[in-house]
Amino acid sequence: MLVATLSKRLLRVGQAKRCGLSLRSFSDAKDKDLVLTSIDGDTGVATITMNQAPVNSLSLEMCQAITTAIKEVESQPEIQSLVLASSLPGVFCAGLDITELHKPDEKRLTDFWHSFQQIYFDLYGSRLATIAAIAGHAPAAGCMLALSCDYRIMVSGAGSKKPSTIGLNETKLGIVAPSWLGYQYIDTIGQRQAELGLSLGLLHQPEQALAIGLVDELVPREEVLSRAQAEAVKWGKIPAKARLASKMLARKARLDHLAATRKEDNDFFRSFVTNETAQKIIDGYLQSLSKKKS
Ligand SMILES: CCCC/C=C\CC(=O)SCCNC(=O)CCNC(=O)[C@H](O)C(C)(C)COP(=O)(O)OP(=O)(O)OC[C@H]1O[C@@H](n2cnc3c(N)ncnc32)[C@H](O)[C@@H]1OP(=O)(O)O
Repeated sequence: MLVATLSKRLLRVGQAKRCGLSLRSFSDAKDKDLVLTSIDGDTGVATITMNQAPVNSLSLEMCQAITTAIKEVESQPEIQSLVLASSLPGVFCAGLDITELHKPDEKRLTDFWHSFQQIYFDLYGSRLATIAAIAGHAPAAGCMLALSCDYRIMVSGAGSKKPSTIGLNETKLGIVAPSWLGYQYIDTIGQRQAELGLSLGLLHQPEQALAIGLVDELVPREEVLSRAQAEAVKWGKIPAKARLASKMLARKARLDHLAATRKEDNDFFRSFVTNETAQKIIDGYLQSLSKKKS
């Protein structure tokens, strides 16, 4: 039986049967290294752990793996809550894989954006209670993953020389967040903070992210995952239908809008990214990232 590595520790066959949970692979062979899924046999909380070194950037395959993992967890009716976490120390998710945007193949670029939109549908619209365990940087599309969850727990910056940051920094790179991501930001932190954050491409340190409501709680690094899992237990006990209906009060119109304009959104993204000016910016940004290392 193929089970993601973390599941072996957390859920043995006997436990799974007692809990009425089916123990099986949550990731097909192609995906299993990018995303690990586990279920706590005692609490029924699922944890999806992004596992794409070095920075969990969202490539086409990574987006697909995340969607596959969410759908497979959702297909288990006994599971009510999900934690989204990272296996990488210091990085939750570095956003879109910028190499996907650089000199792209048209077909792959279309599929890539489609798969990124799909995460929005699957995570933002999930029937599950979703908790983000943000133990590291979460810029741009990394922030979108966190925004798509119901509750965000971030590593505290106190005492850290290089605290983690979170936010939508697209404008700093010379690109623009899609409207549906912009509205996620506005809906979460309010119009004024979102305007400031989007216009200036701000990346917030944890204490500031907490102050503007971008995250809900800060805890020491070693507690992020366990605290998120405890929170997931709490959310999982709320009557599921009422909880989902409440979530949809806030989110359904946004989800429906993207569903109705999905193709136009994809067309716009492709024409924006393949534009010569955008390509120069993306090329320069990629170089700056690798220069930073050398
Ligand atoms: C067009 C509309 C789209 C709008 C929607 C979303 C836009 C996006 O998501 S764009 C992506 C925005 N992301 C960022 O700006 C983050 C960039 N990365 C970083 O700032 C740092 O890497 C980070 C703070 C996340 C982690 O820092 P370090 O731990 O110090 O790692 P390194 O910087 O040394 O990076 C290691 C390695 O990873 C490569 N890398 C980093 N980020 C990305 C990325 N987003 N895509 C692809 N590759 C990335 C980096 O170049 C290094 O590679 P090597 O030099 O080959 O080791």
